[in-house]
Amino acid sequence: MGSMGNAVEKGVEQDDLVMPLIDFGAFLHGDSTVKKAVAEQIANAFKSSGFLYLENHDIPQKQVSLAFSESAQFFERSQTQKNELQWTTPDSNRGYVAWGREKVTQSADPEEIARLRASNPDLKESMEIGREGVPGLPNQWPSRFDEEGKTFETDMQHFFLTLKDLHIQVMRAIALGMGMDESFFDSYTSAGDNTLRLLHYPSVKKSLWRKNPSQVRAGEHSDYGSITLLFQDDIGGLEVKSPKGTWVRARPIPGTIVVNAGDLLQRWSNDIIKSTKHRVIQPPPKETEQDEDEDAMVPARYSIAYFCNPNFDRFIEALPGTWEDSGKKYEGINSGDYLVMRLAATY
Ligand SMILES: O=C(O)CCC(=O)C(=O)O
Ligand SMILES: [Fe+2]
Repeated sequence: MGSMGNAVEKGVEQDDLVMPLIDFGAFLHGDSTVKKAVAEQIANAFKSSGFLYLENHDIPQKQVSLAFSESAQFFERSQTQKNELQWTTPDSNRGYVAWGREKVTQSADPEEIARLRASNPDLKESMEIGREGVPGLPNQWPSRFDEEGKTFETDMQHFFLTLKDLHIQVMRAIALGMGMDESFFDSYTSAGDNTLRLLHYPSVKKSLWRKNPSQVRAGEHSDYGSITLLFQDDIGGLEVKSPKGTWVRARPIPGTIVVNAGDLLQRWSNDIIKSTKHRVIQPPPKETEQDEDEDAMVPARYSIAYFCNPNFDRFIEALPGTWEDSGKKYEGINSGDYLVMRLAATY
């Protein structure tokens, strides 16, 4: 398809990994023919690389910039304050996560995870925000400290709901693109059992990587849920694993959102959709860079990930059209149980 070739050209293509740049405006506002064509582009990207870039997604740049600046302000708070807001349990999955606490990994072996955590902690801190109003699982808002914290709470709640809507729309596109009824996922996306994660990768010495070449900002992993909506700043460092086993840079493209499939969507689709491994390393070197300087620093990087999940009370079984010929590869599983199981193995 002509427009698909164009999408690939403007996205990223390397080592058999294709992350197309897709004009989501054409899905949101186009007529039914255009809509269907875009939905198919999206479904195809999910089936091949599991990664794509969305442009014209209707989220105002102002709102995104505000979220980034308030995120940066949040991480500037004292460690004491941040620790008061700390993440407690997988069931809650809300609050502040300090450096080295989480080691995202595919391993489910607690001893191995403990070893990894001790040797190569991720160089990052994060703030996890869940759905508001869940009894017994309050978000950890800095509104308890000051006015700035109150503004943070209001704006992040708003951003959460904006992204909840985009999740609904992207799932509609996937449904349509896979030949299902466009509204198929609506009863799975209505609750918004999602997590908004603000990420800060602090500025660190470049020499860290000379001393330990396997140091990472975020270790190799796949995401757990249905899809992830990821905003990155202009620093770079996100990499996606190609079918050849090489790492391909998912360079920042201004104004776009990186969208990728998670493990539960792969399972739900009987492995037709791909949940692809990715990681964050140091940004690409600038041409003018002097590498010899012992004190040279890698700049801080900020990103915002919105992890989407099917409503936690829904049962997830192979999607229609994905198993009739080959059989079901997986048992059905409750969405909320699946996520808590994965989080419990990680923290
Ligand atoms: O910071 C990024 O660009 C990616 C973060 C990520 O993959 C994650 O938190 O799951
Ligand atoms: Fe991720």
